[in-house]
Amino acid sequence: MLEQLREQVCKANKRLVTENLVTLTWGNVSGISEDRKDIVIKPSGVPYDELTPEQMVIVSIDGQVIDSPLRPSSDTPTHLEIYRHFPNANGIAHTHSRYATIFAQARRSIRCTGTTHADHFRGDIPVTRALTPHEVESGYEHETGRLIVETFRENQLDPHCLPAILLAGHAPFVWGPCPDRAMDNSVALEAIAEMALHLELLAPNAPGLEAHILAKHQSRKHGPDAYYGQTNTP
Ligand SMILES: O=C(CO)[C@@H](O)[C@H](O)COP(=O)(O)O
Repeated sequence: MLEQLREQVCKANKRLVTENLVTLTWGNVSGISEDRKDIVIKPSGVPYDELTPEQMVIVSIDGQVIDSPLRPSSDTPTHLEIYRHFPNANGIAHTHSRYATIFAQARRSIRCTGTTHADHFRGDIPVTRALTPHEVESGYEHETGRLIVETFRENQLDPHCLPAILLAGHAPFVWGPCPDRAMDNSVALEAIAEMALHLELLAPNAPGLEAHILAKHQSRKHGPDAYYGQTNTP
């Protein structure tokens, strides 16, 4: 079973390049086993074109590396914290995609002003506060994950309907029901971030998407389960 997850995670990491969401090795994707006891994540620093499923690193949910000669991504503690607290997250993608990273480093949330945004994310994409000096000292990656969970809890946000967050001064973390859908959501996030930045120039006072339209779009299925079996009857 973990071999199949290794294949999925390796394939999703390679999508970071084909979807143009990374520079160098500035990104990593992981997936979690069905029993949520282990995750599979990209090895740290390995170029994407060299990645093989066998190189994907297995890490237990309590952070122990299981049987791998390679170091797991430096962001592993952040991935683990999200898996521990967001039960709907079965795949996580961390990128430094240009436009989403611009918003993260500007400490700006991405307002929900359009239907394609709503199709993937119910509401504005939140941005965290910066980590405190104490948090950085006590464990940067661990505290980053805790900060993500804290931001959702304090703002009463639902990680199931809003599978993305911008880390202040850093970049986005995005998740989904599997690694490939986490990548779909990362692609969507980058597209809406690019549109949002241009909208700021064209219409800085553009209204947010109306709540009744937002709800309609959030209720629609999309992704493979939308195209096979169920029909979106008008
Ligand atoms: O966010 C960062 C660095 O700021 C990391 O995501 C690196 O860009 C990739 O680290 P590895 O996954 O190779 O350890």
